[in-house]
Amino acid sequence: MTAEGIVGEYLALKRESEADLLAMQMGDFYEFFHEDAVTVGQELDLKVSERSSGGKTYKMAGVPVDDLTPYVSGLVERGYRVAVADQHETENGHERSITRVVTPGTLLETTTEDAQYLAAIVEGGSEGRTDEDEYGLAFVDITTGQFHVTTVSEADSVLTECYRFTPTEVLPGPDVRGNDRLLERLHERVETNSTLHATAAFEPGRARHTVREQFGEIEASVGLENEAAIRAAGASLSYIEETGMGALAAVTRLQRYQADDHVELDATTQRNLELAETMTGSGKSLFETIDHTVTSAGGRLLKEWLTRPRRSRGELERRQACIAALCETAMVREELRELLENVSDLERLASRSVSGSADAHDLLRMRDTLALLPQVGERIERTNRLAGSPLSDIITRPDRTAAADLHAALEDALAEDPPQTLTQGGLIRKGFDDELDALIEEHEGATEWIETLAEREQNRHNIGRLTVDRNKTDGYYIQVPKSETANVPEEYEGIKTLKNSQRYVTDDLREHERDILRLEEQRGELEYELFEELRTQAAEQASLLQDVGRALAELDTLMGLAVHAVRHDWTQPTLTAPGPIDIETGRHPVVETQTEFVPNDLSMTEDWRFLVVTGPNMSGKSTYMRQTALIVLLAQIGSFIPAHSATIGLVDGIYTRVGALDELAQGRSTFMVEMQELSNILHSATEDSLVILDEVGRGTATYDGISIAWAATEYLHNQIKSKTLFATHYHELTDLADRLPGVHNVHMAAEDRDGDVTFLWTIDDGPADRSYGVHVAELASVPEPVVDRARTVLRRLREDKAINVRGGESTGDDTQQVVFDLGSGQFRRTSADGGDDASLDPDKKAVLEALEDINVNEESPVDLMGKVKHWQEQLEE
Ligand SMILES: Nc1ncnc2c1ncn2[C@@H]1O[C@H](COP(=O)(O)OP(=O)(O)OP(=O)(O)O)[C@@H](O)[C@H]1O
Repeated sequence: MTAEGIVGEYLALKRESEADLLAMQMGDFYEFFHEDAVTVGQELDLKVSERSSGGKTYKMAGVPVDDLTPYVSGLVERGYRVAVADQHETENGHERSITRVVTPGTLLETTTEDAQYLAAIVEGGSEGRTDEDEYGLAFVDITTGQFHVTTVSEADSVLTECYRFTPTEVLPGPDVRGNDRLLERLHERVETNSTLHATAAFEPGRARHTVREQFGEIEASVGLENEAAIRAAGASLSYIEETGMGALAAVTRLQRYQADDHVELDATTQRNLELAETMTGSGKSLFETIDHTVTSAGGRLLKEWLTRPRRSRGELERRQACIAALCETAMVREELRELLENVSDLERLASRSVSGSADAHDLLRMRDTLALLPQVGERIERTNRLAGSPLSDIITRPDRTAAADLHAALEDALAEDPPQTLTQGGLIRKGFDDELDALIEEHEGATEWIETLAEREQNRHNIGRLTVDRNKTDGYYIQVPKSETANVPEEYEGIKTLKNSQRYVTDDLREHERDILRLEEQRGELEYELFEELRTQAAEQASLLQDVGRALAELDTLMGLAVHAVRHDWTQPTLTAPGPIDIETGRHPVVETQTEFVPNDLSMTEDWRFLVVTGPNMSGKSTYMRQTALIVLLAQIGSFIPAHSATIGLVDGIYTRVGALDELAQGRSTFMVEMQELSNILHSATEDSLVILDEVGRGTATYDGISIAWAATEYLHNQIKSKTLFATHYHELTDLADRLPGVHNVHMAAEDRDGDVTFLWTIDDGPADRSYGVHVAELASVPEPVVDRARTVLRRLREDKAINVRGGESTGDDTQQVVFDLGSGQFRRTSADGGDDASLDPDKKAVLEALEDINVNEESPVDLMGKVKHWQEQLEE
């Protein structure tokens, strides 16, 4: 075929594949042409050459056939969908066709240890029902076989769940494709690729059929009855079938979950709390700080726990009991950790077996890991403290007999040191298969004849430096240095003359070579066949392998948490039904590892449910609030916590509103983002939630900011009743503590000695008395004249404000504070003890108070009229 013809074929296949890039096999190479060659060259530093043919030039880049996998993985991990066209021999030569399309969500040969989820998002439940939002979500990781399906009722929850799973590829259902707002927000939050999978795959009947094919009767086996969920599940499975290279069978079970199994952590909160990564990219995330796992599956599970904290007390107490037992058994724990260091990723090995990509080394790793299971079990079982804990359930959960059988099968069959390739033999142990043994014996006999040939010939013909060797072009040959060719016998047939030597073959050598080649081929084929049987046997046990992998991962994660607890003196919190949160000397889990940390207490009850946190800049307000959120979160993954002791009333959600650093970079108004986040919290939080607000309202004009902060506080306190920590520089807000029973002021203490401020990092009751912003400017080495001038301006401003509010005359009463009153939209005076303006007529005050206390919804119209009449009389008096 001409070069032009080849490029034409390439372009046609590329169109057919609908992929971003195409690798087309041409003999021993896979080639990329035109722009694809340029892209691959740039992304993977591959050499791009320019060829010309028929007056046209074209670019091409190629990789050897055996090296394709890492290149495809590299491209797919950069977000490309890569099609592969293989070459097949036919009667008239060869032809090429697309054999697979590798996509970010279905890449098996991933190079990272992280989970790799493909998500399908479907909107709407029953057909034609558009009145109400409902979304079906499916998340599937073919590298581990994990498959989670749920339904949620709001777009925000779609984002929350997507943020938990951070899918690398998303299949928006036909009804979601037009929802630009949702998709836009999704892409803002998660670095993912959207793929338009066939609309038909999302149809209810078709999707139901796909799910049934995979798992049997849906309702009975997986309890999946919601149509949106079935459509998402079916579509994702069909996509994997199309692109996942046979890995579909690794999806052995479907885990249906309810969004309320987990603590609600909206996307912003997951980021703000820096669970798996930090907001700025520097410093340490919570995961990095507490991760002491020794296996990749253990690390993955810890990440999963952190992003999906639980609400079930039973499950959390079970994990706590395991950690407690592991904390007390240091010796065995270290032994176990040493054992686990040799554990391979069984979930991944199961997927590779299922898809047929596992090689002999993969099966050896599988064998060695399975061998560790009884050892791990034995150590747990012989240690009373561990055997009496729920750890014994974890280790008995997988079918240990089946695991031992699979181990024995692998042990019997696999050779100890197999080659990297699967076609050259050397994979299977002697004694496993009679036919193979006979072949091996014959093969060994033939090779031995050749191996000893040189010695025999040297002696026979007295040629001291005669050697026998083999290469690709000449096959086996005898080589004699030119200085000794005089002794070469007649039966030697010369085949090549080199500079200093001569090569020969003999009839005998040819015959043995033929034998060896035949035997090698037969042996290679038979061994490959036997290996495939073994791999199929492993693939059939995918769900067992996943169970064992999961059990070892859980053990690893729990041990990691125990290690951290012991090293950092963490304690087991008492978990209760939603209610008070009491933390004695709590610390920030990340900051405490980086600096000398001053611990702080926290107590929140129904009557003490809203804390307004004030204090100078840099005094530790944010740290205090975040540490509270993180302690509650850690408690809800079942971990011990950085505190002397604590009682945690379990929460249903943790919501935070703190700085919006990265949105700024995306060019959106910070204030708009701030308000969207606030709005989400006010819509989603409940009485059982924990809400952290850091400086809400700061992004706009002061009075607007104060008004919003004030109104949000009232709403959270009165309507939602969540436990809330609110840090603010608006000292006006501290006045709310006097008006709302659940609101209390606390502040970060600082000592001011003649203008020299020292932060104490301790939390005290009551509001802070002043802001130390100018001091922080001084700390940051702002030039002295600016700092001095700022002090003067600040003093003047304070005075001016006081004068304005006082209507130009000083009352000379220092016990009065000036606060902003949202009711009137004006500043007003209060006495420092928090009472309202003392000058207000007591009768009027009584009317105002009665008016404030009244709940219009609970009073009958007649009673209301009576009360209004009574107030009028009171005011007239
Ligand atoms: N309890 C503590 N013990 C020791 N160091 C602390 C403590 N709390 C905070 N810090 C340190 O103080 C620094 C400032 O804390 P943080 O950011 O929480 O202050 P802030 O009051 O929220 O500041 P701003 O009002 O400017 O946002 C942190 O970098 C942290 O290292």
